[in-house]
Amino acid sequence: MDLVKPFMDLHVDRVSKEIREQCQELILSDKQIEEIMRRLLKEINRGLGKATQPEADIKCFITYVQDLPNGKEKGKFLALDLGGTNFRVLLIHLKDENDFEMLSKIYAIPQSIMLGSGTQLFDHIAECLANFMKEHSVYEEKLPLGFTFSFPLTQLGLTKGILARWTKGFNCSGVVGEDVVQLLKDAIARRGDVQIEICAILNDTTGTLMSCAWKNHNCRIGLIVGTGSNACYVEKVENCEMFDGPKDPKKEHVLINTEWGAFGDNGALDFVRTEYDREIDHFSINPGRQIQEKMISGMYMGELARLAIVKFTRAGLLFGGVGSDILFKRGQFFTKYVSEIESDKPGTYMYCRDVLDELGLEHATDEDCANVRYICECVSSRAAHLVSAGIAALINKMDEKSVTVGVDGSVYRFHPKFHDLMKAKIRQFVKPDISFDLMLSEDGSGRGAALVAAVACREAH
Ligand SMILES: Nc1ncnc2c1ncn2[C@@H]1O[C@H](COP(=O)(O)OP(=O)(O)OP(=O)(O)O)[C@@H](O)[C@H]1O
Repeated sequence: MDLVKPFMDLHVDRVSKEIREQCQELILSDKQIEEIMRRLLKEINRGLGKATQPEADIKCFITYVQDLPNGKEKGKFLALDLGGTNFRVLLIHLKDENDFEMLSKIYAIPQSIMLGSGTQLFDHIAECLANFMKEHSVYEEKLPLGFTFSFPLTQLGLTKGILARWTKGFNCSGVVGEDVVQLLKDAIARRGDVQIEICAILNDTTGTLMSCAWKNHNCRIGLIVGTGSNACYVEKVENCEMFDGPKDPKKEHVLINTEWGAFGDNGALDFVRTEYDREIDHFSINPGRQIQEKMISGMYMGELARLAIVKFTRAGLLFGGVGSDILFKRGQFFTKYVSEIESDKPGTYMYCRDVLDELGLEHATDEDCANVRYICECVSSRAAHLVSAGIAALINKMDEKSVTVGVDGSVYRFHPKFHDLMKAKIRQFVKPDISFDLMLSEDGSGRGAALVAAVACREAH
């Protein structure tokens, strides 16, 4: 209970005793967080080891990114960003140190393509890319391209990545087990109208880390709390048994894409999962998979809150026992509602009432509002604390004196307390002699992709 109290003191008295008691299972004790850190570290080490990686929850994919930007990268680059809610094409011009220009366009990926064939998906991507190049008059140029592809990839080099599995609502046939860079090249070749040099494929966590490292040379961790949950960090090559191919003795480090969203797939988080977590998983398109992500990320947070609200409504503890059609419908309590409800000044319920009105719950009392807010706080604090457990474990593992964590994703960006909750909880669990900072990434997946491509070009030439 002590963990979430600082943000609740002004309205928590209004929360009903029953709801407080029943929400207790959503609050992680410090002891549980310590245990989560221990299990997570064990899984990370298993992911790094050759013999243990196949069974490890956390795969720790080698990204082959070994050079961080020095701020002096220059030139024009294209970037593609596929990984969640939107697909974007970007044209990035890196100029002088800390100076860049960026043009981008968002394209929708219709549900039919998200669940269609791989050929349809990559033809769609190639078409958007060609249209974008035409619109921005770079149709005739052969520009280097960085492809941010934020799904679990087994990388065999900077430009070869085999899709391990789909996540976050995608399920295109014929892509798992294939080299995604080759599928993109094939789609571009089928069109035959544009020329591209694909220099790197990366995850948005890598992009976030690179983008922050461009400005802040202490950046050693990239974190995403958006549609999904993931982190990457700088590891010693000597610890990476899965590193394939020749090693350059001058390069002692490599970025690891942990894909920690899959933590818990073998049961490691069962000791803190609740009935809401199990229900979310049961009705998802990937049951049994991405267990940690389902407890944290934007794709699920609103639904977690909704399930608790529905349970308490049915039990007569909320809204006088009277719900609404929208409330009882899956997916109708958006994660942004959690941010909005928690943005009210304690003791006031303006945003909360707006949300409840949208849900058809105009009959809510102030007590209902306080209870709904409390439920949201429990769900979002648990998410922030689970992420903090992971970040503290990584910081302690790297054991450097000062570390910046680059963070991106709408949950971190827009939730009013996520940053503060994380800062406090990480401080509690990081070794006392280590200092750390959380830095909001400015467009990691765009500029980061250009930077990985730029650094790769610099090395290749
Ligand atoms: N105001 C908000 N507060 C909290 N969460 C939000 C808010 N707005 C959107 N979200 C959630 O953020 C998620 C989208 O995250 P983001 O915008 O970072 O996109 P993304 O790039 O698709 O994510 P990822 O990087 O994980 O692939 C959605 O699940 C959405 O519910």
